[in-house]
Amino acid sequence: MEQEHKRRVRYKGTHPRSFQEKYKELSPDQYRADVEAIIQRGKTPAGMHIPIMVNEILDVLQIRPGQVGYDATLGYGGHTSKMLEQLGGEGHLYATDVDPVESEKTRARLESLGYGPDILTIRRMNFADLDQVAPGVKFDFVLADLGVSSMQIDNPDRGFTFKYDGPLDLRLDPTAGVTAAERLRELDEDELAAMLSENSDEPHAGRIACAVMRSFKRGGTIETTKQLSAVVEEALSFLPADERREAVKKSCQRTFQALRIDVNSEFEVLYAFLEKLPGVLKSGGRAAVLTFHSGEDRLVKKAFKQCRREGIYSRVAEEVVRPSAQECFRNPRARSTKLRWAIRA
Ligand SMILES: C[S@@+](CC[C@H](N)C(=O)[O-])C[C@H]1O[C@@H](n2cnc3c(N)ncnc32)[C@H](O)[C@@H]1O
Repeated sequence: MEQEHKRRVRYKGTHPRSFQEKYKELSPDQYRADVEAIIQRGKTPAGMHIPIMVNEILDVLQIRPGQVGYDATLGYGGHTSKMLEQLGGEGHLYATDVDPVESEKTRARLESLGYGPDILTIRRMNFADLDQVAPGVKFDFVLADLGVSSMQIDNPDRGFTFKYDGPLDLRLDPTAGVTAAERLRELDEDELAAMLSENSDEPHAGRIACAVMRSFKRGGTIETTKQLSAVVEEALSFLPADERREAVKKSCQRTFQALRIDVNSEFEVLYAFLEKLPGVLKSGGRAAVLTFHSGEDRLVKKAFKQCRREGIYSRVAEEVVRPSAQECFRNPRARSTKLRWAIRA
């Protein structure tokens, strides 16, 4: 029987358009030089995450061989592998992530680098349960690099970005909880407006909430990232044309962020993490937290300062530490990062 001729998937050479077409970036081990060239151009290759403020974090944590640590947010394992290097083969590192898809890939990658269960324990857990990660063990150092990884943001199937069309999901763990699309259908107008303003300080929260409800009343659906960004655009149609484009982009960023915070209960889990943190640190143990928006930073700052006043921490960051201009140039995703640290009394 004659074989049906299948055309090859069209691939735009140096400018692949969709995430799936970026097969070189998605196989960095095979295409090392191409991936390096993308990083040099200040971009994050698809399927990868560039760790932020590595040197500043290592300065704070002062990791020594033989110590026991905890990386609350494994992600691509960039910080994890740097911390493992500091351990020099002695001691142990625990790491958690809620994302089943990416953490399995990271486990395999780190194992291929020689970091097996003898030195690294990876658990699929929420960092809100940090007291259950290694019961009975107290840590010399703890790192939390909050938020989402580049792999999660860039994959349109996860629905974290309005730049590409995809399902409006936004769950860090796509096997649990409700999607952002379901959440939008559950909320009434006032609740949605309050959520946008509390989670992201969205200045047009009321108008966006009103436009979402209007769209539902007209029988419209908001199931995809592009459908939601179209509604945000409609809500801001009152703005003068020359201001609109930038304003829509910013409001979309804040709206997606607010929804992500909501569906993943990000403030609640961060609060639980900060409350339990002193209880899992050894005396003299060090903690570092990277945040990416003012809501997160406010919580960390308040918790660290209060524990300092109560004598639970002997020292905390008086001022927030920011990435260098050089790092922000090399990796624009570092721009909004703030680092805070604390040392257990
Ligand atoms: C910014 S990335 C971490 C990147 C990582 N430091 C690296 O160098 O590759 C944040 C990661 O934390 C995970 N995460 C976010 N909230 C979490 C939570 N409450 N518990 C566990 N993991 C969480 C996300 O799934 C994501 O993989």
